[in-house]
Amino acid sequence: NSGPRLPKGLPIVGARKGDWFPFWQATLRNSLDVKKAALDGYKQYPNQAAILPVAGPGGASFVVLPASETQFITDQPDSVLNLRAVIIKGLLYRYTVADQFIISNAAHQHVITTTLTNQIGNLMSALNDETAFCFEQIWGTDTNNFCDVGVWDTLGRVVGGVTNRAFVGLPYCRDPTLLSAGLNFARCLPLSARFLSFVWEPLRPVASPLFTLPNRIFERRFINILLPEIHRRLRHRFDHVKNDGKYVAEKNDFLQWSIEQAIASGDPQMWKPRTLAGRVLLLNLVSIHTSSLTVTNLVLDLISSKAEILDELRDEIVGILAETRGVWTKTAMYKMVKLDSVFRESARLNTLTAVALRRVVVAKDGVTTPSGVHIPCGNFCAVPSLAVLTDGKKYSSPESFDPFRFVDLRQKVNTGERLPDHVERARMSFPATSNDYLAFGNGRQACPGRFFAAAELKLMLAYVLLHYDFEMLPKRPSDTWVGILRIPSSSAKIRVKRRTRAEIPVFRFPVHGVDWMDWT
Ligand code: HEM
Repeated sequence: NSGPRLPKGLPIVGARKGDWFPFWQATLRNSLDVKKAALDGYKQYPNQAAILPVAGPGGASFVVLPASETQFITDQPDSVLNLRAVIIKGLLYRYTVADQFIISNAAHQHVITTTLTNQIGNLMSALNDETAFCFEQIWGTDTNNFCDVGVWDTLGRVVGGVTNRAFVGLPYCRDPTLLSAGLNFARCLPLSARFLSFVWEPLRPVASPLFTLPNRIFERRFINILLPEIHRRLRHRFDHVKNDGKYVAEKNDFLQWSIEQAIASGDPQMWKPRTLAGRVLLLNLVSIHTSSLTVTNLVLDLISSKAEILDELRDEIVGILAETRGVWTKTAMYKMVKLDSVFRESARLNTLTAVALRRVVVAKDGVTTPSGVHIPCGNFCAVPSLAVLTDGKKYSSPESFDPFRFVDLRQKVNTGERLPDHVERARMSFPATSNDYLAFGNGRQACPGRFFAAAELKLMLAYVLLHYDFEMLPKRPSDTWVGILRIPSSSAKIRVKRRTRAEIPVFRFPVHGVDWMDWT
């Protein structure tokens, strides 16, 4: 192991008695079957830290703390245990991203936590509109015949379009060149980083222009498409600001909020058009894969379960939208507890990584865990999320997809008082994090985009349930693991048929104030 010095005396998951090179042999075994390694480690070392070496995407020599110390990791500030350092190191951002300013200055996170999350209610109508547009284009509108659609590929494209509606608005979210540049950047960057990681470190600056060429091409393409729009918005912003400093923006999207944030910062570097465009691209990278994987897993879970479950979901959606006359609101979405539960359950069962709360120890003197293990600076630590999420003591029948598991659990919450009950139930909603539910991480560094992701994906699922019929699958296509990542079958296809006008409760383009029941 050429990385930082690992803590001494910890067991190595995957090493066996009689191994000549326990660390390397364990790395090989773990990398070939990371799921088994993660589950074995949890079983063998339930109350102590152990080293889990894994090669491949997302891999490292993790110091995996026992599940009982999840709260300890959750509580550490990013000056001690740092998530961004994991991503920067893992994806070799130093070489794979052109503008280092956006790497060192993560202002986009603040915009997500504050403005994007607050604007979800206002964005719903636009997101729904984009969802309808994308599915009509990608899944088609043939009401006579079932057709095959690739799940991962088509849902990924829909997620790209809908997400960018919130990031850059119309017409850019419908520009095929921009969307494919964003998607290809997200696909190529991890590969470039992977290849580059095999190059001896001192040679990386020389090798990187070649190894990162594909993602640099997509990066330039994406940024160049946005530049004229950013110049236009900046000009408008400076020309139309009132004497009291107020400005009424024409647009309500991530790009516009980033412009406002940049100007408020007073730092001209922040409003350089290339920097602003680079932030949008970086956000495409962190959001589109995770969201696409999540919705792909859920669609595969649902289509390989029972048709009655789809009907139950449809009934809930139609019933609640009837109360709001077809208008999607945050409250309406909040009431759809079955819709929420299927997402939480699928994300539980198909957790995207074998370990979670991945952090790099950045404190110079390292960190000492509650059980007394000292982890020197530079090491990776994590907790066993896959094992916890499928632990029979925490979730009954943990290996089965129980779509309404969290509806049932919510119903059991009864503390006798309304407010605590309400809070306790909200803790079981899809984006709520806890030590036993780490799909979005936990604590101060938890995914800032999770509320947006949850809303966007629920709109998408509701849309397809109401507008398409599905042929159920006899068996769920199996996943594969690469490095520590779980990947649903990329070739899985499902058969879908557009419902006829008469079969669709008219939610196609819900317009505020228009009674959907009158639309025929
Ligand atoms: C269902 C979809 C998503 C999943 C499962 C997901 C999951 C995660 C996880 C597990 C983390 C690490 C948290 C931790 O270790 O405590 C994370 C970080 C992050 N997520 Fe998400 N995420 C999703 C969607 C999104 C979206 C839509 C956005 C943006 C709007 C976003 C933005 C981020 C950012 C900025 C970070 C911090 C990483 C960084 O600094 O680059 N995520 N996400």
